[in-house]
Amino acid sequence: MLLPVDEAIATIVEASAALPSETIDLHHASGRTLAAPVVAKLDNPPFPASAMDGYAVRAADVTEGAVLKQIGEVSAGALPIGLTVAPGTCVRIFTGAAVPDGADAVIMQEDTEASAAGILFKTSAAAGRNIRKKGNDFQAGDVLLQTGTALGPAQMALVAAGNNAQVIVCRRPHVALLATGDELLPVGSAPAPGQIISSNTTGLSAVFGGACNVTDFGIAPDDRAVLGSILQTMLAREPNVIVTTGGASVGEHDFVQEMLIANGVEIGFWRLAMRPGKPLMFGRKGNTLVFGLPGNPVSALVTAQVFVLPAIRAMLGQEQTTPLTIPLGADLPENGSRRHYVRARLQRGSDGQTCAVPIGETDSGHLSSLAQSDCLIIQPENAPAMGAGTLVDVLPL
Ligand SMILES: Nc1nc2c(c(=O)[nH]1)N[C@H]1C(S)=C(S)[C@@H](COP(=O)(O)OP(=O)(O)OC[C@H]3O[C@@H](n4cnc5c(N)ncnc54)[C@H](O)[C@@H]3O)O[C@H]1N2
Ligand code: MOO
Repeated sequence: MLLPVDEAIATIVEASAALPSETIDLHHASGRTLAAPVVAKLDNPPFPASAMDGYAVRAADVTEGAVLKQIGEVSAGALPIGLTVAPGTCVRIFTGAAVPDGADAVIMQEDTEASAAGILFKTSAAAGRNIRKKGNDFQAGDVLLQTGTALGPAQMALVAAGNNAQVIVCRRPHVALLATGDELLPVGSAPAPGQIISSNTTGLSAVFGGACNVTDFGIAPDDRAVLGSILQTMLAREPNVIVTTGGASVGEHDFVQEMLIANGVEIGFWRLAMRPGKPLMFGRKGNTLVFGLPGNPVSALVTAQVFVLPAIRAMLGQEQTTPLTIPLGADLPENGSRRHYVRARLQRGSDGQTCAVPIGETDSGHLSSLAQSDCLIIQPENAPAMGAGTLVDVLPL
C-alpha cells in the first residue's frame, strides 16, 4: 500500500521543528524569515507631507480663477518654521516637504500659473488634497510585519522605513545534498558511453539556495561502502536536512535506504501514491531530516517542491502555501491511483481568465518539459478525465 501524499506531508511538517533565531543587520536580511515581529520606531510620514510639487493652500481659498500671494517656499528636508498660510496666501512646496501650518491642501503646479499678481489657480480644491497625513502609512509602535514573514523587497523597504537597522530572523536551515549513481558525472565533464551528466543537485541547489545554506556533497557511486561513508560524513555535520537523489527504488544498485539505516537513520516512510516521485523515502536521525528523492530529474525536483519545501517552511516558522484553484486550459486525461503532479503553464484563456494548460509530457526523465512549466496541476487520485474549464488545484513553481 503506497502512502497518500497528504499523510506524508503531515508527517514531514510534524517532524520539522522551528529553528532558533538570530539578530542580524537589516542589509543582510533579504530573503530571511522573521522570528519576531517588526515594530515601527517612528511615524511614517513623520509630518504631514506634500504628495506633489505645487502650492500649499487653504482649500477654502482656492476656486477656479483665484489668485493667491506666495509668501514663501518649502522643500523636502526643510522645516517650514515660522511659515503660516494665512487667508489669501500660499506657499511654494515640493514633493515630500512638510506642509506649513494653516495649509490644508496642495495644488499641483500644472493647475496653476505664476503671474505678477500672484499665483493663479485653475482648479478648486478639497481639504486634504495631495497631503499625506502624519502616520498615514504607519505609526510608531505599529507591528509592521509578523513572525514568519519572508523578507522580500517590499518587506525589506518597510522594515527600513520603520527605522529598524536590525531584525530577528530564523537561522537559515542547513541543507546537505548528495547525488548517487555510477552513471553520473559533474557538469562540464566528457561523458563516456553509458554515463550522463548529473543535474539533480544543480536544480535542488536552486530550490533551496534562496532560504537555506546548501552544501553539495557531490556524487556517490552505487557502492555500499563509499555511499555509507559519505552519508556518515554528512550525518556527522548534523545538517537540518539531508537530500539524496537516486538509488531510492527497488533495483539491485539502490542502496541509499540500506546505508541510511546502517548509519542510524530511522525510516519514517518509503513509497508514495504519487507521480512522479513514488519511491521517495523520509527518515530522521536526531534533528536531521533525511529525504531520499528518486533519481529521475523531474521526480527529484517535483518531490523537493512538494515534500522538502514544507519542511523548510516549518523550520522557518512560515505558513504553508495553499494551491491556487483555477480552470484547466485544455483537457486532462483520467488519472490512476497515484496523485499526479502534472506539468503545466499558466496562460490567459480566450475568455481573458488565467488557466493552467497541461504540457502533455509525463516522462519523469524529461527535464525540458519541466523547464517549460511554471506550475503543477494537482490531479487527484483516480480522477476521471477533466475537460477544459474544470477547476483544478495548481501549485505555482
Ligand atoms: N521495478 C521498478 N523499477 C522502478 C520503479 C519501481 O517501482 N519498480 N520505480 C521507478 C520510478 S517511479 C522511479 S522515479 C525511479 C527512481 O529510481 P531511483 O531513485 O532508484 O533512481 P535511479 O535509478 O538512481 O535513477 C533514475 C534515473 O534518473 C537518473 N538520475 C539519477 N540521478 C541523477 C542525477 N543526479 N542527475 C540526472 N539524472 C539522474 C538515472 O540515470 C536514471 O535514468 O525508478 C523507477 N524504477
Ligand atoms: O515516480 Mo517516478 O518519479 O514516476 O518516475
